[in-house]
Amino acid sequence: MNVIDCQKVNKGYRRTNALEDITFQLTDQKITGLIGRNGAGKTTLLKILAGLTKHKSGEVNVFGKNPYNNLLVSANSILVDDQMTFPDSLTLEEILRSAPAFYKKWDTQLAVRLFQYFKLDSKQQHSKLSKGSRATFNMIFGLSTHCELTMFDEPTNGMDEAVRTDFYRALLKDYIAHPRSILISSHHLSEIEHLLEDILLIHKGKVVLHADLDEVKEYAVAIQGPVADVEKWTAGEEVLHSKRVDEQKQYAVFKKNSKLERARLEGANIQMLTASEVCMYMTSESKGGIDDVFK
Ligand SMILES: Nc1ncnc2c1ncn2[C@@H]1O[C@H](COP(=O)(O)OP(=O)(O)OP(=O)(O)O)[C@@H](O)[C@H]1O
Repeated sequence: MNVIDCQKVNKGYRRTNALEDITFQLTDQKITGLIGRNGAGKTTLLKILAGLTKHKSGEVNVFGKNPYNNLLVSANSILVDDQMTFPDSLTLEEILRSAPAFYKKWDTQLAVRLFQYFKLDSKQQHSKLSKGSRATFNMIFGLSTHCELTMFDEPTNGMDEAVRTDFYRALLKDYIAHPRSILISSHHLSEIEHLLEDILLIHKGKVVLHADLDEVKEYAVAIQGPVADVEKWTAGEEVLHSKRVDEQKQYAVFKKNSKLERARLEGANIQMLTASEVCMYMTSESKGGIDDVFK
């Protein structure tokens, strides 16, 4: 069953087209990375899926329903982000105690264990937490809901490295014990690659790639060799990135194709890329890099 089904979804703000003809489906029980550069439209998309923002046109279905102001969707999904707020009249302990009333699959044991592990102060108010502690609490809350659709928007923003590592491990362990659909946007794809089954790459409000992790890694390769040879091997190909290594050598990233074997036989130095690198090059605005600014 499709947990999410988006067909030609558009969303604009006064001066920006945040999402343009977004079409994709997510089937159940997968961890999907929502990847994109700053301003790509990740937060806008997550807010639409969570029913917090209305899309302008196209069709959005979550559990077969338009999520906007839909009770079924809000009871079965959660968006964890840095905009989460809780009543100031409640302490963290009281927030966790009141959660089962809203989330039928709430896991009290998990919430308490994570809360104790991260040594949060049970008498503290949510609005008074430091940025990192707030992100940690939000993550504990989001994981413990065990919602069928759990979405995280840059969940590790503000967390220190040790907490980030613990968060990824907790997410994976809890997902294995309680499989569900998890959509996670992150600026640190290299950090979360090991968690992901699927990648949804968006750029300037459009879907550029939706594939499983191995397909993403296989999508492009890097090649290095004498300038003339690299130009020959990549002639007529979709070059995603290219840079001069030194006087004689050129480095190029291009979409994998049948010419690769010939290049290999001719002595090209072929390098596999990580999914994070493929996504970075596919959404790069310039073919070169930051070094070009300093030429
Ligand atoms: N409330 C708003 N009013 C006007 N424009 C907005 C609003 N929210 C987002 N935008 C614009 O929509 C586009 C997409 O923004 P969005 O926050 O969805 O991107 P993002 O991929 O989450 O970015 P980042 O990784 O930097 O958080 C941007 O151009 C942004 O300026």
